[in-house]
Order: sequence, then C-alpha cells, then structure tokens
Amino acid sequence: MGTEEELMFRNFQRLKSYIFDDEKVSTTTSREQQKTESSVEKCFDRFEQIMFTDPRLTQIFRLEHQYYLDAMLRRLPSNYECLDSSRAWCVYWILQAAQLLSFNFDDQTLNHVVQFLSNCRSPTGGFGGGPGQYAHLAPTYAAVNSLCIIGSEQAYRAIDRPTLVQFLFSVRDSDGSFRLHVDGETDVRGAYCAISCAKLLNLPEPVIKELFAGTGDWIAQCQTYEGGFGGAPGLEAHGGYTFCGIAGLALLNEADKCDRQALLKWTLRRQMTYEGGFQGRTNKLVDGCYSFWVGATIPITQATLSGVDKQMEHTLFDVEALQEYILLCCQKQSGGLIDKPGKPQDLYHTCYTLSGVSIAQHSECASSPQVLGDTINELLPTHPLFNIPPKSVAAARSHFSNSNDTEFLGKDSPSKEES
Ligand SMILES: CC(C)=CCC/C(C)=C/CC/C(C)=C/COP(=O)(O)OP(=O)(O)O
Ligand SMILES: [Zn+2]
Repeated sequence: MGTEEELMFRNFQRLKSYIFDDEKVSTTTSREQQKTESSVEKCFDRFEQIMFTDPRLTQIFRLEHQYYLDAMLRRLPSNYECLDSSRAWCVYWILQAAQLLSFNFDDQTLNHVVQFLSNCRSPTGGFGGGPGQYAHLAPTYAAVNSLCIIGSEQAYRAIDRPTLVQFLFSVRDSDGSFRLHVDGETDVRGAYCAISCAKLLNLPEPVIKELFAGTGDWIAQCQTYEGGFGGAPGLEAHGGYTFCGIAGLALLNEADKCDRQALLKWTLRRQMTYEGGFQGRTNKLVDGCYSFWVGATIPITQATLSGVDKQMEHTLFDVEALQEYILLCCQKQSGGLIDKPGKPQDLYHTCYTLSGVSIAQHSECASSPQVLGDTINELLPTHPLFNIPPKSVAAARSHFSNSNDTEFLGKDSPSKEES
C-alpha cells in the first residue's frame, strides 16, 4: 500500500491522467467528456491545493455523514416533492448507510420510522413509495429491508406476510417474470425485489416454489452477449440490472443457469483503470453507486463458483482502488457521498458508495477486513444479496421461521393467477 503520502500521490497521478489521457478522451462521447473534464478539473484544482497538507482526506468523514443522515431522516415527513414516491427508499438508504457507519438512531425515532412505513403499507399488500400510494415492488423491497434492519417486534409486525404474498402473486406473469406494480413494466428489478422479500421473510418453501416457477429461466434470458444482464431480454447489459440478475439467481440457488465466467469477465472490466471506481456499462463514466451494484456482483458470482473453481478464493477486483475512489473523490465535506466530483450529495449515492466500500473491505476475508488507510475507515459488513447487515438477515429469517405457515391458508389461493 505504501505511505499515506505515496497513496495520495498515486491518486493525484490518476486524476491527472484522467484529465489529460488521450485514450480516455477517445472512449467517451464529447458531451460526456466535457462534463467529466470540467468536474474532474475542479476536483483536480482542489486536490492540488490541499492534497499534501491535509491527511484527513483519506478518512471517512464519519461525523459529517452521520449528521447528514440524521438531518435527512428528520426531514422525511416533508421531503422534497420530487422524492414523494421514493420516501420508503429514503428510509432504507438512510438506515443502511447509518448502520454501516455504526450510527444508531434512538428507539423513539425508529418507532416513528416504523409508523411511517406502516402508513406506506397498501391494504392490497406490499408497500407504496409514500403513505396512501399504490403498492410497488421497489418500495416494498425498501420497506421490508428497512423494517428488518430495525428488527424490533413492532417492526416485524408492520410487515403483513399474507397480503404481501398476495401482492407478489398479483405482479407475477406466467413466464415467471415480475411487473413492478399491477399493470406496470416488467424488468429484472421486479424479479429481484420479489425474491429478496420472499427469502428475507422466510416464506414457506411451497409458496416460494410456486411464486418463482420459471423466474430463474426468465432472469437468465436477461444475460447479454457482453456477459452482464440487461433490464429485460434483449436490452443492454447494465451494472444495476446485473446485480439484480445474479443476486436473484443466487437467492434461488439457480446461478448455474447463467454463464458465470462471461458475467465475471464483464463485471471485472467495469472497474476503471484511472479512477478505481466502477462504471455501470461499456463506454460510460465512473459512478460511486456502482461500487455496490457491480462491486457486490463480483463476490456473489465468485461465491456461486467457488465449489466449481478453487481459484475463486480471493476477491478478483481491486478493493484498494475502489476505496481510494470513494474516500478521495466521492465524499462531501459537508456530509453525504456522491456519484463523481462536481455532483451534489444524495441519499442513494450515500447508501450505495458506503455499501460498496463495505463489500470491498469485507469480501476478501471475513475475519480480517481490507481497510484502506486509518482503521477508523472500517465499516460494518453488509450481506451482498440483500444489502442489509448479515445479522439482520439471520434475525429476520429466524423470526419469520417461527411464524405460523397456516396464516397463508384460507386466503385466495395463490395459484389462481396462473389459471
Ligand atoms: C433493487 C433495485 C431497484 C435496483 C436498481 C438497479 C439499478 C441501479 C438500475 C439502473 C438503471 C439504469 C439503466 C440506469 C442508467 O442510468 P444512467 O444512464 O443515468 O447511468 P449510466 O451512465 O451510469 O449508465
Ligand atoms: Zn450513480
């Protein structure tokens, strides 16, 4: 790794070549190139001024991020209008980022959050993006993850498994694909969100079998000639959908339905040589959020291969370079994290950059994390398939294993939708 000064110098060189290197210029469109150059140039100027004088630059700005998350949670009831349908998501991004930083909210605040998410629950099952909104698979995933992170009795009680199962069947198509909402669009996010909720809530095996009949084959059809997954069969491979594809398949124990060697090659090529972070698709720009979407795909794919190929014991991407990109280029001094230099902070990027750093630190060896820089930079681990703490996954699955499976009896038979 070298001394801190060497590390900073390396990053300085990387940013410099990012601006001036011809090869980089030729692989981006001119509009994007201009945007990148001006934002990176600003960052480059700032680096020149402070790089060698402020060693704190290689530290996670813990307090600033905690302050930002706390302030955003308190603003939730009156969140920006443009985020009105993403309020369940905002809760999840805040709780997940906070727990990675070992930042705990007090019980009263968490009780308010549970109450808020209960208000987002739809009478027809599942959760909407905000109170009184139609159920949608994405906020359902966000709400279920949030309630499992909180993990109190009251939080678990806010999840109504029988109506949730009915909602899942109502958005399933007969080929095993899932719409995001009733009469909505079909893509691999839908399949992943449905599978993740079903597994986390430990639905009985016969329900899982019926709900996901054909789903693994449908997801496998989303893998493209490049090796990554598109949103639906025939669409361009993209990091976000690729995560959904392989995580969904892995949760169903059907990862062997896709070409994992091609997937691994495509995914590893998404790590940018200069920046150290990941791009989401071929010939596009680096973005901090892919630290999770692409970063988690790599250990997931490796884990599904490890029985087959013993060479898969070490994380194949450069975990140090990814941490450098996030720590040095994606932190706002006022709190929160970003896509790339020049962008404003937001909750989505705060959650997924930190989740990616956690993956980079913990995927190599559970007992000895690969932490770049000061030990203060160590984050708590995250479960790569659900992106909540591993201990929350275990607690939720254990809690719901004790639930009474007969709660599903007497409801409308799930198999009606197939007929
Ligand atoms: C669980 C769940 C809901 C997962 C969501 C997965 C996810 C992030 C999908 C990304 C969708 C997409 C095509 C973004 C492209 O944006 P862009 O063109 O602005 O970005 P780009 O230039 O980086 O491709
Ligand atoms: Zn992003």
